[in-house]
Amino acid sequence: MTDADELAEQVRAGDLRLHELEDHADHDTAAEARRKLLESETDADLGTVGDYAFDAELAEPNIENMVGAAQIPMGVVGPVVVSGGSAEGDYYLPLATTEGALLASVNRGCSVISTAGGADARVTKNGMTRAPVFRVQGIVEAEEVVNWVRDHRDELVEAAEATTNHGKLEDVTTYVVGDSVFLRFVYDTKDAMGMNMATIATGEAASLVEEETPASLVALSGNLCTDKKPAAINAVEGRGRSVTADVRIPRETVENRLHTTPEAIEEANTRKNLVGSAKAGSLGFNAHAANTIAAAFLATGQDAAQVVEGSNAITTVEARDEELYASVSIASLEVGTVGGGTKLPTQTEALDVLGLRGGGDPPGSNADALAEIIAVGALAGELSLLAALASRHLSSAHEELGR
Ligand SMILES: CC(C)(COP(=O)([O-])OP(=O)([O-])OC[C@H]1O[C@@H](n2cnc3c(N)ncnc32)[C@H](O)[C@@H]1OP(=O)([O-])[O-])[C@@H](O)C(=O)NCCC(=O)NCCSC(=O)C[C@@](C)(O)CC(=O)[O-]
Ligand SMILES: NC(=O)C1=CN([C@@H]2O[C@H](COP(=O)(O)OP(=O)(O)OC[C@H]3O[C@@H](n4cnc5c(N)ncnc54)[C@H](OP(=O)(O)O)[C@@H]3O)[C@@H](O)[C@H]2O)C=CC1
Repeated sequence: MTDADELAEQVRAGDLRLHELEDHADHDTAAEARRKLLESETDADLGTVGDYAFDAELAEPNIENMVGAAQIPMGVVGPVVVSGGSAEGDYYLPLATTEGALLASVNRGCSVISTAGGADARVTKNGMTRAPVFRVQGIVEAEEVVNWVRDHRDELVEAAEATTNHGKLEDVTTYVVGDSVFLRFVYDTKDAMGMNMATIATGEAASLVEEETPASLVALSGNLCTDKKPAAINAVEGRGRSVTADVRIPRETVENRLHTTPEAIEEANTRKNLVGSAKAGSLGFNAHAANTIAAAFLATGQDAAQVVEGSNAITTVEARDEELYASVSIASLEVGTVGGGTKLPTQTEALDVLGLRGGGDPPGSNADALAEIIAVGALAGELSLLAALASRHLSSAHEELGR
């Protein structure tokens, strides 16, 4: 009997809990024991799930009850020419997905952008948010809390920043609803996506608010942050990086490479991304920015649930005299090059392809560059899909490549 068999048996007998196995064996053996247990209790064969290429211990901060790895195909698009505030040069962008035709499409857009001389990109706003909710007796106490927060900004900064060497508290906005007070803390988290950092820092600041005011903390996240849910506040105010990429493409390139005209792409964008999205009550006035964002997130170790916020993007297109102008503005792109999943082996290698592993010099510049390159990738995807729709190639492309 192997160690893994014995551990699985002890779980079966009720002597050990499934999440305690790392206390009794190395991480790979613990994962193997869980697979054996699952295989014996279901009809599943987990041979492929168990065939992963990194030391399970490396994943300890990222997962509990590990059984193996979900392996998603990774491809690459580009090189695409980016002229950004932090990103500058020709970039290959790694993308992980299971949607056939997606990389072909983004790759086509990248190739068109590069033929046109490249895309410009800029991060226009940066701030990770956490918004605790406090209970008060009523509006009189609520006003007292709001006034205290306004008058004691320096003390809140001191409390919050005591927990981090990198994070900076930039702003606190107050919101009152009856006997609930929300404080929306905004941080510059430099190269970290920053959700742990902002949460830990806000915990300290919230304790100070409780000590000094009648407010009583109900929840450290009061949903006005807003993390991992569709919310207008992120689309309007931004969360993480607000980033825009744009490009001007000569008419000839549109006709030769995208098989349509600037006018047809503009009309598809207006009727679909603007009018259609408005009628649908959508927060995303784009075609499929989430496609490129999700695939880049999976490849580079971002938090996949935050693709929800990433989809808050507006695509604009204008047919000009002899060219097409196109832009994508992503209001809330939550990315980092340190922390979270970015430390895992395949994700680190993907960041190496971009030259963006770890902290930047100055701090924050690597995460800014990643945001700019992803925005250019999203712009490429928008151009290619809008062109495919305008030239009626969408279904044939997916018949050929996606199934
Ligand atoms: C499929 C294409 C690109 C063909 O487009 P094409 O112009 O016929 O292709 P081509 O063979 O002439 O090649 C042009 C370029 O495309 C790229 N390309 C072409 N093929 C490949 C390939 N196999 N692998 C990698 N790259 C490829 C490549 O860059 C190539 O240039 P080259 O490098 O040869 O000089 C085009 O028809 C297309 O982009 N269609 C749109 C497909 C698409 O965007 N799908 C996205 C998913 S749709 C979805 O999920 C969201 C949706 C639709 O529901 C959202 C909504 O509601 O709108
Ligand atoms: N806690 C929560 O509520 C939530 C957590 N998450 C998870 O949070 C994780 C991401 O949190 P995040 O805060 O980004 O990551 P980490 O918790 O890993 O924090 C980032 C770490 O990197 C250090 N660091 C080193 N160099 C830099 C640099 N150049 N810029 C910034 N930080 C640097 C920071 O040090 P120092 O602290 O000294 O500055 C800090 O220790 C993900 O796994 C995500 O899934 C997601 C949503 C909610």
